[in-house]
Amino acid sequence: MSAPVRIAVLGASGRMGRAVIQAASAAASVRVTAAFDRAGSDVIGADIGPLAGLAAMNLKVRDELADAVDDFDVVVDFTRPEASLAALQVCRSAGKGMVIGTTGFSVVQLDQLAAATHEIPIVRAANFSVGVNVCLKLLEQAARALGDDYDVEIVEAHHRHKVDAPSGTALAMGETVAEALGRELSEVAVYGREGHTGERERPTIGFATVRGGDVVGDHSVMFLGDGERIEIAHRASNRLNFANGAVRAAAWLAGRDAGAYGMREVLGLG
Ligand SMILES: NC(=O)C1=CN([C@@H]2O[C@H](COP(=O)(O)OP(=O)(O)OC[C@H]3O[C@@H](n4cnc5c(N)ncnc54)[C@H](OP(=O)(O)O)[C@@H]3O)[C@@H](O)[C@H]2O)C=CC1
Ligand SMILES: O=C(O)C1=N[C@H](C(=O)O)C[C@H](O)C1
Repeated sequence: MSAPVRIAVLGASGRMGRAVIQAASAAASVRVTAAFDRAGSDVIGADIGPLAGLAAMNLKVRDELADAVDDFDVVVDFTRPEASLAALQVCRSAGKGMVIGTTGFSVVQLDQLAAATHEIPIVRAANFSVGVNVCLKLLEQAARALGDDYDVEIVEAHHRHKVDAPSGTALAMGETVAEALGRELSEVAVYGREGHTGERERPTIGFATVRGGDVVGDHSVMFLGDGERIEIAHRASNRLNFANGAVRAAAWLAGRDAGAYGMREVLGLG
């Protein structure tokens, strides 16, 4: 068996950072060899084991990725876009791969990520759960089969701490459906409705966002026709399913050529 892939966890004290540490410590394919958080954070210097609810691991949270490039093979990033892009520069210079789960990137920021995939391998996914990625395949098939006669509406719900909307997953679902229907999401997306909206325009894809409590992540795509409604939904009940997917992606990514990859490639979904 090959040596475990050494991963650096960004945002180690965050909800996902802690889940990634838990998932990695249960996996033989990877080992957490470096962990980082925001400079000035209370957790700098803390052992990552207790931080993630585990026994001591004798590995301390640091604040400067650039000082640690010899200590890891792949970065696993669940933070905020500005932190992801700062890490991207370090990974480009050091020739390290990245697994990026952060959402909420602007179009300009997405272009920067895309440019970097000519130099380093990056797996980026708005959602690393196997279930959501299977839903994306189902959505593609459903949209192709149902065609233009059904109205598409996407509803997502998340915990009260989430800062971006609609969720990255909802946008990925919208993009998948739009592409299958030959539409450009940026031209047909409607983000919320209020007031006298007029009748629904046929090609639009509507998004609705719910925020509150501790909802881990619910997504539902509705195809609304005359006399029937098809709904493809996913409900996450813990974050380990995202973290396990990210760990799987990190193990898959090590040693790959530069390029833009997604969970479709990692899971072999074609
Ligand atoms: N792709 C997927 O499968 C999933 C993606 N996500 C996405 O992952 C991201 C993180 O989510 P979650 O873990 O819930 O968020 P949290 O707020 O719990 O964690 C974010 C972590 O990143 C750190 N951080 C934030 N900004 C910076 C910065 N500028 N520099 C360095 N560190 C920073 C935070 O530190 P501090 O607390 O000090 O701010 C914190 O440790 C979100 O974009 C979310 O949408 C979430 C779940 C699954
Ligand atoms: O912020 C979260 O929590 C989540 N974010 C991702 C998204 O924006 O789609 C994935 C998951 O739904 C949880």
